[in-house]
Amino acid sequence: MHLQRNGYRIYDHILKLGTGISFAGHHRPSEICSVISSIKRFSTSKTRLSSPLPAIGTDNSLSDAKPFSEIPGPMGLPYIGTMLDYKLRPSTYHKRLLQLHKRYGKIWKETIAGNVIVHLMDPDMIRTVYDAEGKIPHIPPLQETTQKYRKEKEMSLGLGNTNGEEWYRLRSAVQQMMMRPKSVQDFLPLVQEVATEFVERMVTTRDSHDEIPNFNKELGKWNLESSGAVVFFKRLGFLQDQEILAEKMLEANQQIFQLSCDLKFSLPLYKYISTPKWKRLVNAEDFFVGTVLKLIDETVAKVKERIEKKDLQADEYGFITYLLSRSELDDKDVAIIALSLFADGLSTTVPVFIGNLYCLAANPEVQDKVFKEVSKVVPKEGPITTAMLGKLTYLKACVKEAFRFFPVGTEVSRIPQKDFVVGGYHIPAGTHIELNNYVFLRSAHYFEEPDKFLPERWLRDGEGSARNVHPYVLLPFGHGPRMCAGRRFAEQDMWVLIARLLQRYRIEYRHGQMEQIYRLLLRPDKPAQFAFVDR
Ligand code: HEM
Repeated sequence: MHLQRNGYRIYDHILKLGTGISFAGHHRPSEICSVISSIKRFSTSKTRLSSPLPAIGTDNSLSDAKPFSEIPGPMGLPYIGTMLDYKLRPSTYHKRLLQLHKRYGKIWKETIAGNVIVHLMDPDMIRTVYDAEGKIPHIPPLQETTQKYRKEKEMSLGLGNTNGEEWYRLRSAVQQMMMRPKSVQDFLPLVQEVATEFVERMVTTRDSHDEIPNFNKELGKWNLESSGAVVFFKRLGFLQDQEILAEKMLEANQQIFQLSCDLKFSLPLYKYISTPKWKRLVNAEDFFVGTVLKLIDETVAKVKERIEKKDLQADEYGFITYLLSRSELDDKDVAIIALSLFADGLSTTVPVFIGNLYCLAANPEVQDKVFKEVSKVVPKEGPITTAMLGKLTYLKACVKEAFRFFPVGTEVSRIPQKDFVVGGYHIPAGTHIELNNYVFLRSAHYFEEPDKFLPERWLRDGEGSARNVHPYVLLPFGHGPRMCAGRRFAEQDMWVLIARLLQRYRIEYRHGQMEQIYRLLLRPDKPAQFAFVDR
């Protein structure tokens, strides 16, 4: 069944897997455009990426700038530089950033195993970098181990691990489908069906304290089932009879992250020889990627067959059909984009969602306000519509405010392609720069009452300080042409599930204060042991 076009052989490299996933019922998002019209529409329209912002903020000319070598920062040891700082305390990387911000200020640099990294800790400097990045910003790979794995398996590298024209080709092809709110809203019926089922299922999984054992895993299953419905246009059964497979995938995903984190903060031997950790990582990737590619192969084959037979309905397989309609994407690209939408939420949307639940539980008066808004807008029975989501302004402000307390990462990276000046220093082209928004998020300098959870600060007509917040302080999804490609999907997923949860339960957390630890990305430091009390 798997694809052969363009010499596509990824699956041959991967373990042969028998996933045993069944075709559950069919789901029909009412508004997905027909295959034929979508192929026409999308292949004739030129996708536009957001154009660069007007150039502002370059704070000096190159000739007046202080030399790069004068940027302050910790000295570190010969060759390994500051690597030991990370190696010894990898889970508190974010706290270290705060300390170094205090010590060195808004711009400083360090060397880790020969790589110089410049850290920017000022929103105006961050703006300068974004303004200068042009329409094809370069970044270091989002995850080096993933990039290496994909190269070895001759896979497409995917958006976050590629640069230049190759990145632009991929990004242009998915921009409309992934970033245009209307396109993402087409999948709302699928997303809300899974959310509703998940909330119902919680009634049976709760213990006598109204808590759900292993709720982290439960959320992982929800996330895979929800994105799976979008990508494969079928229910995977991860909340029903295919739970075991879902759990194996979650374990593999966790292993991949843990091992990638260990490898990132070690001497990069794995790049040259197959170390034991690298082998374990490859095994975990083989299992995860192999399982997903099999599903993708089956879905693509099915869509092609239905197109050939001319019996594909207008509202079926919207995501895959769209990708197949883009002539600039080959089958390897289609596979990697589908893999990304299916799996990326596990390490991003899920921990952020846990953070959101914690913020609601820790601030009952806010939870009450969100509940009242949801009750006014969304009926308990029947579907959630786009129009309803549009009215949940307080809920959305709440999700935004939760990013101050539970961001998914500490920084966004860029590699400028031209020399430029920031903070008065000359930055040569090709320098690895990190834009560390993390250090502002709880700063009294940028937020009134920074330690208070105040969604009101983001409401335009509220009494909070929304209009006074620097626009480059809170950018949880990054900014500019490389902004998170999954943003609209992630937001929709979270809004819908919060609404459905609050309709049914009051959320409590009885296990102390939840904070974050670092594992390449940030994640909650405690289990998501929430109590869901019937309303
Ligand atoms: C709450 C959840 C999420 C957060 C906070 C988040 C955050 C981010 C951030 C900060 C970036 C870097 C942006 C930049 O460099 O300017 C990024 C990139 C990216 N994200 Fe997400 N993300 C989330 C969920 C997702 C999901 C569900 C997907 C699945 C499609 C996804 C796919 C991507 C991709 C493909 C990139 C690379 C984009 C490119 O380089 O063109 N993200 N994300």
